[in-house]
Amino acid sequence: MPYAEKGMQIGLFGGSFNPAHAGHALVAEIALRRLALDQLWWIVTPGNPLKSTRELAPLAERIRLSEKIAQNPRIKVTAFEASHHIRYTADTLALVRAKNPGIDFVWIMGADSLRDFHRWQRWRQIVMTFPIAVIDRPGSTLSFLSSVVAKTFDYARVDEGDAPILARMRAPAWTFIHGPRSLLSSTEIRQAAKK
Ligand SMILES: Nc1ncnc2c1ncn2[C@@H]1O[C@H](COP(=O)(O)OP(=O)(O)OP(=O)(O)O)[C@@H](O)[C@H]1O
Ligand SMILES: O=C(O)c1ccc[n+]([C@@H]2O[C@H](COP(=O)([O-])O)[C@@H](O)[C@H]2O)c1
Repeated sequence: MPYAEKGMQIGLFGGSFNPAHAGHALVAEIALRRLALDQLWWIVTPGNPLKSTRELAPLAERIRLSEKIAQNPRIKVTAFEASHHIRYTADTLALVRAKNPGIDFVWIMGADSLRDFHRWQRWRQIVMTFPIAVIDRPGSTLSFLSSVVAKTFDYARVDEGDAPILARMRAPAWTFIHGPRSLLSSTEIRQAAKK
């Protein structure tokens, strides 16, 4: 797990990154700026529990490409989930919280992730652990509103203008961040590579 100092605001950006692309880098840059983060931990998962591992590139390769794409020194590419033998986000957040007293974290994800978020293990616990920033993604700009999580935690939605202080808020708290969007997806990149 990367080193952090007390008082910092840190974003946690988990993903398969199979492969990493400029859309991920855009999300990371938007999060750093809009959430006033000191660091962003780019967490390469050993494997999304809801996705097939059939097309999953080896972890080392996904880390290598992530490091190439994530050029900002505030972005720390890490794969501590694998070394701690965990893959459920609820476990990741519990571990991060236990190891980092005095640091404020935000979970970051693209808007498409909201659609199936209620299928993640202990999803309510995730929402109750750290604030969440949802970054706009083409195709999910409005549809996210009908997601189970957005409806369940409608009362905890925070104005986008308060994004710089989201990390310091007590969970549950989440916001939707609009901004420049990227059409890129790892699926399309993998498909193009097969042709
Ligand atoms: N173009 C994008 N715009 C906004 N968010 C994105 C974009 N691409 C990925 N994300 C977000 O980044 C995180 C990691 O995504 P992931 O590694 O699964 O990439 P992906 O392109 O969605 O991959 P795949 O097509 O294999 O599902 C997720 O929270 C996802 O919502
Ligand atoms: O904990 C879960 O049940 C869970 C289910 C689906 C996705 N996740 C996490 O969500 C993040 C984004 O995954 P992905 O595959 O969409 O890039 C990554 O950190 C995954 O570990 C977590």
